[in-house]
Amino acid sequence: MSTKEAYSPGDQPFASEPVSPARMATSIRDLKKEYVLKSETVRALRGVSFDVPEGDYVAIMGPSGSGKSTLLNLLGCLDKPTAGSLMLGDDDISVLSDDELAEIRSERIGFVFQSYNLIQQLSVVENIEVPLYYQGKLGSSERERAILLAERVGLKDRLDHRPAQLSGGQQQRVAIARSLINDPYFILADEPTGNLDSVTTDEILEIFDEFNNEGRTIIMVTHEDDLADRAKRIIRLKDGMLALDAKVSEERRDETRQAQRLAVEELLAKTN
Ligand SMILES: Nc1ncnc2c1ncn2[C@@H]1O[C@H](COP(=O)(O)OP(=O)(O)OP(=O)(O)O)[C@@H](O)[C@H]1O
Repeated sequence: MSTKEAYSPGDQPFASEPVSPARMATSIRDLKKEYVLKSETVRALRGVSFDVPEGDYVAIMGPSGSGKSTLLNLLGCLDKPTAGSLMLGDDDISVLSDDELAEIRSERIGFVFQSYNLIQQLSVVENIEVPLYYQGKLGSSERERAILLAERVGLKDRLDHRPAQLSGGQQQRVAIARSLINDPYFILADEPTGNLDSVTTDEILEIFDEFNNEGRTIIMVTHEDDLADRAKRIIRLKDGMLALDAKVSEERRDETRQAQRLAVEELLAKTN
C-alpha cells in the first residue's frame, strides 16, 4: 500500500455530513519570487500554490536551490513576493508595507532555527519573552505564560539558566517555547534538529507532536526523510515549482515514530 497519498484539503471522512470549512493558517496562490541580478533574473519560485489548514504539520523538502529558503522567507514575512498572493490568516502579506510586515513577523510567526538564535545574556524565561519586548507587552501575566511554556517543554528547573549553561536540545526547547509566546499563525521551523543528535532529535519531534496534537500548525523545512515522515504532509519543491503535495499516512507516521524510538532506546542501552 502506498504510504503517501495525494493530498486534497477537501477530503472529508463522511461526505454526507456537513463539515465547516477548515480555517487556513496560510493560503498561497501562484506565488512567484524573482531575484534580479546584474546579468540575469533568477526565478526562485515560479508559481507555487497550496493551503495549510490550521492544525496541519507540513514538511517542506526539495533539493538544494529548489526554493525552500525563498518560500520560508516569504512565509516568515522576511521578504515580499514578486507576484501571487500569500495570505496569513486574513492578512494578504503581498500588499503590506515593510513596517506592517515587520509587525506581523514579530507578532504572529513563531520561528525555530537550526542554530536556536537565543540571546546569550538573557535567562531561559527572558529569552522566551523576547518576542513580547518588541510589542511592549511585558507584565506578570506574560511572565506566567513564559514560565508555563518553559514547563511545557521540560525546562521547569532551568528558568534562570543562560543559554551557555544548556545543552543544544535544551536550547532548542527554549526556542520552541519562544516561538509560541505570541500565539502564532504557525511555527516555522528551519532544519530544527540539524545540530542535534538522534536522541535529542526524537525529544524535539515529540514536543512538536504534542503541540501539533493540541492544534498548533507546524511548517518545517527539512532534508531528512525520517523527519518528514513524522509530519502529516510533505510538500516537495523542484526548480521553484511544486513537485509533490502528499499526505503521510497515520500508519507511516506511527512506523517512523516507533522505529526512531527503538533506535534511540538501542543507542541509550549501548551508551549506559
Ligand atoms: N538573495 C538572492 N539573490 C539571488 N539569487 C538568490 C537569492 N536567494 C536565493 N537565490 C537563488 O534562488 C534559487 C533558490 O534558492 P533557495 O535558497 O531558495 O533554495 P533552497 O532550496 O533553500 O536551497 P538549499 O537547500 O541549498 O538551502 C537558487 O537558484 C538561488 O541561487
